[in-house]
Amino acid sequence: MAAISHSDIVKAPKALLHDHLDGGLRPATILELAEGVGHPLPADDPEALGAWFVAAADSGSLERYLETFAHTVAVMQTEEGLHRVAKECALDLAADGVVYAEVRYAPEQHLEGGLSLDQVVEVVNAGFVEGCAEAAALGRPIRVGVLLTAMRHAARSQEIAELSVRYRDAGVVGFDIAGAEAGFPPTRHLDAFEYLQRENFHFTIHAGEAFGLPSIWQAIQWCGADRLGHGVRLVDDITGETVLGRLAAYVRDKRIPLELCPSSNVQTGAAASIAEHPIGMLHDLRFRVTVNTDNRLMSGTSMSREMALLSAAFGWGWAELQWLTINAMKSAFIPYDERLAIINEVIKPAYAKLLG
Ligand SMILES: O=c1[nH]cnc2c1ncn2[C@H]1C[C@H](O)[C@@H](CO)O1
Ligand SMILES: [Zn+2]
Repeated sequence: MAAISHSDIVKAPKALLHDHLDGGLRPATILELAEGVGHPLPADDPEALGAWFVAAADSGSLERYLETFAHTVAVMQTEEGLHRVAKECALDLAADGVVYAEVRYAPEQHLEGGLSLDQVVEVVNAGFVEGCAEAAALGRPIRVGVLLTAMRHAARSQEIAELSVRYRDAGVVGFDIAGAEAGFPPTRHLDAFEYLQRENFHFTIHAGEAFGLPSIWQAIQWCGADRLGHGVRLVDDITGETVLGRLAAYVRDKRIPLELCPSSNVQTGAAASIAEHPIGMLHDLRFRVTVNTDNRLMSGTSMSREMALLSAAFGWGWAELQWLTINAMKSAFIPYDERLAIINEVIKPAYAKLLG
């Protein structure tokens, strides 16, 4: 079957579970905000700056990939910067046809301008509310839920977990840990995860991206993660593309969602290419696979672009794209009835037309 074009995919509804707020800024916005706060940048026009991010992130190492965030986090230290970035994020995702998105960021990285953790959360939420309202007025309705991330090398996860629960009825739908994986196992943050479980709250954990099975095993079996951020190295527990080890079988049997991010994985060296990305095998084995952007700026990508790349690489048509979209929506952290409403009232009717 011929690959589905990017422009057709833009028109189809999509659900996105793994997108970093500080990894999705518009280059033009970074330039304007950086000028306001006197932050020096490696390029001085939007096109060159966008290309710089992609090239610098194309490093083959998660640690070096993460260094590029210094330039986005630097312009997200004021209420003005945070509000604008969140608002534009909602607008950009909506323009790409995303109808449901969970966007994450680490509040602890946005305190250098004197804001408190609560102020950061409130201004980001306000930016999302405004962006969603504007998108709806443009005929592109989108729902955005926030995930608060704690940095795994730091020691603020309990505080961020409590912050997440405090704002659970005001836009925050889940919690996450991110940052360099090797040397920083999820169990360092066990107290935070146990607290969240006692609060009946939801969380995902970046695991199995730059480190392998022990990280995934800890995330699931020690920490109780609802989903796996990436989880791509789960393939280390699959032999000959068919035989599942105990951990891989557990993840598949329990329908634990994998937040796969193809372009990001190629950049950090977790996958050799899109065509060789384990998503093909994981799809064939019927894992609960979802497709995500991770960092739209650093990968020069969008949800539609990721899906178009997969359609071209694996010959996936509308049936597979619908499957991926419904998998994501089923795995979202908003209440079940609200997930079902988006599946039945938005996603299925649109794909029924596309499937003909
Ligand atoms: O793919 C990733 N793996 C681990 N950490 C990541 C990834 N993408 C972004 N981050 C980090 C850098 C950001 O500053 C932080 C919060 O969004 O999360
Ligand atoms: Zn990520």
